Amino acid sequence: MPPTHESTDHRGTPCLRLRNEGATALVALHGAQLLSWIPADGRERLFLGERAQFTPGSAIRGGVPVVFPQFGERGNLRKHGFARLLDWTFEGVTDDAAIFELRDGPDTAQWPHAFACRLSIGLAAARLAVALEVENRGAVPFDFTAALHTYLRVDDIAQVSLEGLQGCDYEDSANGGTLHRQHEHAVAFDGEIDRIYNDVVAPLILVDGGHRLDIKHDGFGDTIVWNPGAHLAARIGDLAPGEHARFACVEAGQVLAPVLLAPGERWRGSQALG
Ligand SMILES: O=P(O)(O)OC[C@H]1O[C@@H](O)[C@H](O)[C@@H](O)[C@@H]1O
Repeated sequence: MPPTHESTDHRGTPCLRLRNEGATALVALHGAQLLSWIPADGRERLFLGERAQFTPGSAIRGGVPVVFPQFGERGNLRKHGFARLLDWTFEGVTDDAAIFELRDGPDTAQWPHAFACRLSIGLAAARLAVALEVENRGAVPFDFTAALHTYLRVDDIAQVSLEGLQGCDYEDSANGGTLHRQHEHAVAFDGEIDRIYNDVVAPLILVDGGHRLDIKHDGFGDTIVWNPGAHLAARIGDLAPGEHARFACVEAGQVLAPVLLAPGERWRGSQALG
């Protein structure tokens, strides 16, 4: 079923509220950024920082920022690219999702390519599906990296573990990009963790005390796992004291092998939570 939608705002930022099968989601046009996802059981699943900035040109701390066309500082653009800094257009709903679009224009001139990004957000009673599609609308090929930078709300990061990555190799961004293999059954969050896992095939399970969340990726080759830990969090201006303990970022990304798109070609990656 298509979600119903109504315009609203959150701290002055224009948003769309989506509803379907008793679940709701709140999406800011700024970045097409999901700010809230409440399944039919009534429990919020996304983290949104108390000090999150809702100002043009800034990134919003929390929800599901869209990272495009550059992940992190792997290029000349601003960290994590411009998609999370710009207003997207709401295009309407399909049979099962709300669609948002960002196209090249004066605000994306620092990346001189003709493109269209479409973000689709599908909502059911206990499931959220987010998909990013990128189209090359120009006459020359381009490459990009991208991610759905999902901030999952947790009760206490010290009690959280992430299962499904055993045997996967990862680049440890918190330790100079060194390469490692995940030997443990689950990832624990004790201090800063900033890893890019590749070739992840199994569905992941985030265990948060008594709660479990299944995470599935399709099209994205990498999974980024991030939490700043208490020490680094104290230097992040838009995180309130102690807030690092309220989220675990499990991001669907295409980072280690950039996507090369020929003119007219499209790429799609998705993340499903539930
Ligand atoms: O503070 P930002 O720009 O939103 O980035 C947050 C984090 O995003 C993660 O995806 C990166 O792996 C981290 O290195 C980074 O610190």
